[in-house]
Amino acid sequence: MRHCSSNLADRRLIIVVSGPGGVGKGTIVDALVKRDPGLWLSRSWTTRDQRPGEADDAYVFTTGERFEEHISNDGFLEWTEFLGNYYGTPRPDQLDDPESPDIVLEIEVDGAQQVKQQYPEAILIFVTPPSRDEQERRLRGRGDPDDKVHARLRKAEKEEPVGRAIADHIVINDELDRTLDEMQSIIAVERSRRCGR
Ligand SMILES: Nc1ncnc2c1ncn2[C@@H]1O[C@H](COP(=O)(O)OP(=O)(O)OP(=O)(O)O)[C@@H](O)[C@H]1O
Repeated sequence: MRHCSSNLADRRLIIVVSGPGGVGKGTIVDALVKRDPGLWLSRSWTTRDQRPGEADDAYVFTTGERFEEHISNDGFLEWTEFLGNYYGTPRPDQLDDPESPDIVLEIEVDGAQQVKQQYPEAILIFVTPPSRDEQERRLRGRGDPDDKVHARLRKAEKEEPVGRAIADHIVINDELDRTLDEMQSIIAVERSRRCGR
């Protein structure tokens, strides 16, 4: 459910892409911003080390000190600590500038809930796999170790009902090109009924 208030007129859309691990969120958002110059992908911050071969722009890689300073300045929409490292979504700049591209955030279900609390007008797209077996194949296909595959599948069972309940749109990521077409149609509809227009 979306809410609009009069002072939100002309705001940029905040599009939150959420879903279980390995469903294809990262793949989808990277392809979406390439297809549509009117979208801007907000990079999450992390204090974990960059993995060998990982793209420089996969995250904003930063230090614990800088991350904590940003927390004190209320610079994150949501952040979490996991296995000794911080991960966070920076608060978007220039939210009221209609000339700037719409914002795409890729976040876990917990974080998506927090964003929705702060920005009820955010559009939450929950992405699900065609089946748990296919999710497992994707996790293994990208090289996740056995224990991580099982942990992500267990987490997915818990997240799925929450993600579906808070979602404005639910998209099954079966065939990537079809998924991207569906996401673009959703964004087109949301743009046409943007708050205040
Ligand atoms: N529609 C699809 N069909 C087949 N494979 C896909 C599809 N979408 C993504 N994949 C593959 O699934 C794997 C997981 O994708 P990706 O890393 O984008 O998932 P994610 O949801 O961002 O995961 P995480 O939350 O753990 O970062 C990748 O190897 C990717 O190439």
